[in-house]
Amino acid sequence: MSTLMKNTIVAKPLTKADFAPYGTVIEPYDKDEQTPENSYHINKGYACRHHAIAEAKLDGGNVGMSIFRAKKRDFPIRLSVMEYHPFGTQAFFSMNAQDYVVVVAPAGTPPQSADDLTVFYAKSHQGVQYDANVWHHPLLALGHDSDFLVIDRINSEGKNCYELDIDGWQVQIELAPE
Ligand SMILES: NC(=O)N[C@@H](O)C(=O)O
Ligand code: NI
Repeated sequence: MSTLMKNTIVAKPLTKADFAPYGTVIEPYDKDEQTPENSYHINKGYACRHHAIAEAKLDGGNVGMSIFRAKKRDFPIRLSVMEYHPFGTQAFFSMNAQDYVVVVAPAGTPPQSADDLTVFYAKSHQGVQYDANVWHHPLLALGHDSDFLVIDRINSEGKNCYELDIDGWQVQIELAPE
């Protein structure tokens, strides 16, 4: 029986609709989302291209691909910082079939308390892309130390990462019971 601290947020399943205010969930189009323009066979039928699920958006600079060799987070996961990137989107994909946790708050006014945060449980097959300026916690990898492909703005002028220390909020994450 987990005793929920006063500042405990339970992670909810990551869905495209619930994540839409913060960015894009990158997973294949659902059957009812598919159109001839966005899902079509290529490579002599050996692949189906789910086209342009998300678009990396930048204000100057280039799109870069990096790998985060992430250390797993131990429970209870304690949130420490929220940040945003004004000059571009940032996308994450698990490279080792590892689930992870996404913590977000709307772009703009800095979050003031745990009540302003939304926590999602991301399955390993789901990528996420944060829109520019969306507040998010740095990567929270679960299970094992693992690699994540990160697509974001590089070779760029200007400070592209603003942080807000929330360690003092003593917020911890619980995963919804199975
Ligand atoms: N700082 C950095 O490269 N990573 C963060 O932006 C993050 O969202 O993990
Ligand atoms: Ni970031």
